This record gives sequence, structure tokens and C-alpha cells, in this order.
Amino acid sequence: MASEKGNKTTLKFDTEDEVAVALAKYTADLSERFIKEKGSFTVVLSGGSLIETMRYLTQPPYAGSVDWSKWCIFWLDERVVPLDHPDSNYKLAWDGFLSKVSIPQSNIYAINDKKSPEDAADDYEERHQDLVARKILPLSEATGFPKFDLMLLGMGPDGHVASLFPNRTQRFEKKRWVTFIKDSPKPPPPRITYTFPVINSSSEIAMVVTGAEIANAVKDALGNPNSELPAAEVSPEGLLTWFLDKDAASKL
Ligand SMILES: O=C1O[C@H](COP(=O)(O)O)[C@@H](O)[C@H](O)[C@H]1O
Repeated sequence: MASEKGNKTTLKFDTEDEVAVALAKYTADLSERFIKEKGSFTVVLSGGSLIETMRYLTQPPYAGSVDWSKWCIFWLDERVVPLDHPDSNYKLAWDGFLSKVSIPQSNIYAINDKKSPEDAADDYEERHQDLVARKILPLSEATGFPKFDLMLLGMGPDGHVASLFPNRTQRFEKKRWVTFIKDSPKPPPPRITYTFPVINSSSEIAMVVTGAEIANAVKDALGNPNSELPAAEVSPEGLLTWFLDKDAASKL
């Protein structure tokens, strides 16, 4: 079932598996469109349950039909731990997705895991500035912030997206591209994250949300016009598509 309002579409599916099937088609279609239009596809990954829900992209027909050589991968947020640590979003994505498709290693932009949270955020932002200077990453004409083709977001039961949490100041950052947090309420505490100005400069955002434990946050973010959840602030320049299973949508 689909409903549309402005640039926001909400898709509801019976099961998580149907969400995964639809997400693979949506992502593959966007890959084809952006590669045709601009020669590359910049994709921002979250951690958490998203990577498992991307599983059908690594299988036929997409594994063979998507032009992986044109993909560039970035992280919406990352835990400041070694890249081979069980808490690393890079490791999660590598094990569940990146190791199964042929994206060039030079197109995979992981954080520098040898730095402190402050320095890792500065470093990630500087590397983005370099990509902008080399015309690999465009800036939004409307906002002046980097503009990614597709961001794939998850949401926590507290309504957080990326590492932008309720009751933390990072969600209000308006100047930085990448910021850091040392006291994330969800472990591990040290993280870096894109800021809302970057998130909302995207061409396309998919909010991929499944499971009953998230139903209250979905109801607030989607059903309450005065919601104060970080997830309610997701509002891209382009299109926003919510992918929900029946459990996540049960309180709408
Ligand atoms: O800690 C994080 O949590 C969010 C949500 O994860 P989920 O398992 O509830 O989908 C995730 O999007 C973020 O990237 C991650 O660092």
C-alpha cells in the first residue's frame, strides 16, 4: 500500500521480506537512473538493520545487472572503533553487502579509525571537501552542502537517525558537514555523523524501518506534525520514501 504527500511517499508491506524485495528494486532503479544522468551513483549507508534488509541487491538479477563500478559508498554515521570491530558500521556493511558486490575499493570511503572522534569527523569532512574540489561530489545549489544521490537511513526506537539522537545537541548542528558525539545514548558512545543539512541536501532518501519495537516512533515521526523526533526532521531536497513493514506501521 502506498500513500503520497508532497515529496514524501510511504510504502507499507506485509513483511520485512517484502520490504527487502522492494528496497532492492528501488535502489537498482535509482542506480540505473543516476548512472545514466551523471555517470556515477553516490550511496550513503547506515548501520543497524539496514544492511540485512539490502540483502536482495547482492543476489540475481541485481548482482549481475547493477553497474557496481560506478557506485561510491559513504557512511551516514560511524562508530569510532577499529574497522574490523564488531560495532563498526563499515564491518557490518562489508560483511553483509560490500564483500558480495564489485564496487572498486577506491570508491569506498570509510572513516579513519585511527583518530579520536573529533579528528575523525574533521578528517571525514576534509575528505569530502577534497571530493567536491575534484568534482566527484557535487554541492547542492540550494544549500551549499554536499548532495548525495541516495541515502539509506534506518531509525532507532527513540527516533534517532544517523547518530543524531533526541537529547543531544548534534541534531541542531547547522554548519558542519560531519560532527562527532562522545556520549551516544546507544553504545558505543564515540561516533561521527553527517549533520541534518547534509542529510537534507540529498536527492533521494529511503527510510527503511521494520519491526514492532519501532511502531511508536513511526507513529510520532509520520503521524504527529509537531513531532520532535530527529527522524521527523528528515526532509530531503528530492524525494523521501518510507519503507515500512506491517509491524512498524501498526500504530499509524
Ligand atoms: O546506531 C545506529 O542505529 C541506527 C538505527 O539502527 P537500527 O538497527 O534500529 O536500524 C542506524 O541507522 C545507525 O546507522 C547506527 O549507527
